Amino acid sequence: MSGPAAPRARTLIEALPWLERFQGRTVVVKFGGNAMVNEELKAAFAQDVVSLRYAGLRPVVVHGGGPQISAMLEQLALEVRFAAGLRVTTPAVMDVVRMVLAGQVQRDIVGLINRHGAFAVGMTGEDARTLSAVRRPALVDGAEVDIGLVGEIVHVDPDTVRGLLERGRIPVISPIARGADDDNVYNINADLAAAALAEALDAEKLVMLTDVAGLYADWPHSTEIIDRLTAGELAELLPSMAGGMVPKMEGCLRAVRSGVRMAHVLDGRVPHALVLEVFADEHTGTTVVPDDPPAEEHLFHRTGGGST
Ligand SMILES: Nc1ncnc2c1ncn2[C@@H]1O[C@H](COP(=O)(O)OP(=O)(O)O)[C@@H](O)[C@H]1O
Ligand SMILES: CC(=O)N[C@@H](CCC(=O)OP(=O)(O)O)C(=O)O
Repeated sequence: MSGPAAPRARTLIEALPWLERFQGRTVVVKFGGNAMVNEELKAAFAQDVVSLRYAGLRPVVVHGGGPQISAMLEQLALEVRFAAGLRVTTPAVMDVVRMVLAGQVQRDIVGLINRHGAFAVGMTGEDARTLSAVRRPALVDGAEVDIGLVGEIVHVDPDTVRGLLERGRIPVISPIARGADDDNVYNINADLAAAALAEALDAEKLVMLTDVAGLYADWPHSTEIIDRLTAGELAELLPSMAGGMVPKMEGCLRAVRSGVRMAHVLDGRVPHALVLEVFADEHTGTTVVPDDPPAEEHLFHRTGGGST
């Protein structure tokens, strides 16, 4: 190919195998609070999600908002405390979590997506009992520590989300659950909520957008990224991980072990990281695959494009 339009044509043609492969498939995208660093990035993310929808995929957005919750707690002079990467959630903190996630962060994302058409519908895991959870203590140095209203998802009812997808909508889901056996409302880590939804929706892909370039092999000493690993390799590494990467990689592992074909951790600070991941030959960040990926997956491994 030559001439001034050649690079653009090549980009479009390169996307063809991916467009074919992903038609009608569900992709769960976790948009981390740390990746929402400015308005331009948030707007680019919304454009990407709408592009996936127009290309025939079924995107589902699960959003975080940890830094936004912490900022509001500080404004209200309430304590910001984490144990093993999970927020210590008193009833007063839970009110703020619900207010910030469902009333602020989710509304922002819905608004940005709907600039492009009547697509986004916001909901929390409480709606139609989509997510049900039980109280989850944190494990600190091998001991269980009570961290209040933090939940572990024990049941996902994907019916409402499926209904929205069938009508061409883009669900935008806040990581809040109803108690499975009480009337509490639980705070759920957004990575784990995204993984549970990906599993229940039988998603093709789980994509986590965060504020680092992927999983660093020797964090925080080096910035060398692990570009690809199998579920078994990840399970071996998990006990040595720390901080926000723990729920993220736990979520990726859970997803690929329960039928999701690939999970990715990408740098959400790169504009349009999402479309670049789904439609391009070049993958960035970290990709987790099942131990025994289906045969056709090899066609799309890094060399990509389905033509190799
Ligand atoms: N091995 C690792 N590789 C990359 N980041 C790591 C690693 N271990 C811990 N982290 C931390 O995890 C953070 C990402 O998780 P988190 O702050 O929860 O983001 P998000 O809001 O996107 O969920 C990184 O900014 C980094 O500080
Ligand atoms: C239990 C727990 O820790 N919940 C998280 C929910 C938001 C979240 O996970 O947001 P990020 O993805 O931006 O970190 C919290 O309260 O911060």
